[in-house]
Amino acid sequence: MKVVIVSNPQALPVVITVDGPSGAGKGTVCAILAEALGWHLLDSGALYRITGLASDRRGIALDSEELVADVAANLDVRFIPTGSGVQVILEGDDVTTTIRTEEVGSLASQVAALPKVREALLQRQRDFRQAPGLIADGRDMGTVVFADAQIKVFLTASAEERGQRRYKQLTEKGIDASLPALIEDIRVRDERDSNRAVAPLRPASDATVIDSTSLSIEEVREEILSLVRQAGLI
Ligand SMILES: Nc1ncnc2c1ncn2[C@@H]1O[C@H](COP(=O)(O)OP(=O)(O)O)[C@@H](O)[C@H]1O
Ligand SMILES: Nc1ccn([C@@H]2O[C@H](COP(=O)(O)OP(=O)(O)O)[C@@H](O)[C@H]2O)c(=O)n1
Repeated sequence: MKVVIVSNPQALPVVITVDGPSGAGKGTVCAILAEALGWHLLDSGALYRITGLASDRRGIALDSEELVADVAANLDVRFIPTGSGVQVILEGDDVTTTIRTEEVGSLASQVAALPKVREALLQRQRDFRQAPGLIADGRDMGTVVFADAQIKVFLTASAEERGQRRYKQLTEKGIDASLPALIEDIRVRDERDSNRAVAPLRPASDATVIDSTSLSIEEVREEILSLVRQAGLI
């Protein structure tokens, strides 16, 4: 008898992907959804931020693809859940606040353009797909990393609104920021992310696009939860 093994993506735990540009609200809504559903959360941007920071601290030029990919493949990082979020420890040093600066966002975007760096981080991201489900936040979650995801969202907002949100977020955390410089940094980063050769920032063909410019965080959460209900996943 001939046995045919058919791969069945449905057998894998469910994934909701949320991709989009900086400041669209991905991290915020993903954390709320993960909490509400009791699912796992992948902040893929943190991996690129940590890789950028670790490479920079070692004095590695950010276009040295092999060296940066080696850093990405061997990251000595720990994510420690706390009452108010996740603490990030890189090589014994608490970098929770440092990795959220726009400066590190720019380092992240530079190393993220290198194909071997993306390859080095691929399996690490896929390993987050555990029962009962995963909410994945990033740029290529629905197009590359979890191309078979059951629900894909592309969350966006106007550049002006995203700059304002980021400014408020950073200053509230006590991180120095200038609004015009921030808007320019975000513009440069979005352009680099959208135009790179590998895994560029773009909606998956089967993604639902949500423009959050004039939506509250609660309204965005409800729109995504209604997609989850329509798909019969909850
Ligand atoms: N719909 C929204 N309306 C107003 N502020 C928002 C909204 N969504 C997110 N924010 C705020 O904008 C800032 C950036 O959101 P964040 O989730 O970090 O974006 P991203 O992960 O897409 O870069 C945060 O301070 C967050 O509280
Ligand atoms: N899946 C991902 C996630 C982030 N990134 C890169 O990492 C940078 C930082 O991502 P992030 O999600 O932490 O950034 P914000 O949206 O929070 O500003 C992005 O500008 C991208 O260049 C990526 O290339 N692919």
